[in-house]
Amino acid sequence: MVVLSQPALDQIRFVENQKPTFYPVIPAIDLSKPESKTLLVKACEEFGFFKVVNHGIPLEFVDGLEAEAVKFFSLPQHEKEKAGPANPFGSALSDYLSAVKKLACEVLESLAEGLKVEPRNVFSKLLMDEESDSIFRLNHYPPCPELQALGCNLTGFGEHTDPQIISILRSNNTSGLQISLNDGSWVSVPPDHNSFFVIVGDSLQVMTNARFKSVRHRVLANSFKSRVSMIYFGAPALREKIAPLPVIMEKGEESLYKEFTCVAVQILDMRKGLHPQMQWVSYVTQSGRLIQVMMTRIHDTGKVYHFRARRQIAQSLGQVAKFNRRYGLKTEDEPEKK
Ligand SMILES: O=C(O)CCC(=O)C(=O)O
Ligand SMILES: [Fe+2]
Repeated sequence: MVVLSQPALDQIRFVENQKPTFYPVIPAIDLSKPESKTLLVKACEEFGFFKVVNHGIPLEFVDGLEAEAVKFFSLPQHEKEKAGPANPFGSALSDYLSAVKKLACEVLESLAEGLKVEPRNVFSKLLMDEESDSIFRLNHYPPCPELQALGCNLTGFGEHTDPQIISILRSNNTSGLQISLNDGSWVSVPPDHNSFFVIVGDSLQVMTNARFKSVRHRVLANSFKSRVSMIYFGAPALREKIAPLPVIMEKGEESLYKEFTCVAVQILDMRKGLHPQMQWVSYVTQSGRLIQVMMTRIHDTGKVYHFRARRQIAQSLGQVAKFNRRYGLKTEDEPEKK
């Protein structure tokens, strides 16, 4: 299986200045309610995105790590570099990580029940695998007021889907996250201190034979405030073969995807989107190693229109084509790349 290099739509850095649309009904699912299983399935089918309340994660865990992260990002660059591969966040990180992993597994188990597939750990066992390639990432988007005068919003993190199974996202009280609806429009997701946002990843879309949608999302750095987000990406082991699950497919339903293994797709993901100022993207591997990637500055604003044109083509092809490109499948109607 060939994993193709970045499609052009992942390199967009500017987007037209648009009034932010706040989507009124991002599904908010109360995990303590018995009907949550059905609602989770519905949200994964309709949006691939929702937030969970009554998730059982103590807010001290969240606030503790967020405070550490904000402190870390405010250090001068040479100080950050000194942090090296060790985990600079100590128990704040390990407490948070075990809590969000548990939450991800609970959501996945409820989804399996909602789909009426057995065993109920059919998805969550992939995250529980000792060799699971799950990662944790801290994103920092410094404010950049001077560039807003140009009449463009700046992309903090270019549009993409998450390649893993499920992502559990938190951010400080700064807006910026947007999701794409089925009609291609972008809507802003207001931050919410009491909830966790859940994103369906590509692998879950594949395992459910596209019954669940992995949602396209991006972050606009259009704020005067700094944004810090913390995301746990629940992933299978790299050796794991991902394909539509026969137990999910109806009788006679055709598999839409070829089997693939998760060959370091998260490294491709790291390249999606640049911030005009230095942006630290950090993530912690399962073994607790902190990986830091310094993203570079925008150097060529002349590319803006070029990228816009490409985006329009890419959007008109929609997600099926994107999946085909990502997983090396052939798309019949894809126009020649300009
Ligand atoms: O920073 C955010 O809120 C989202 C970032 C994101 O989508 C990602 O890291 O995959
Ligand atoms: Fe993402």
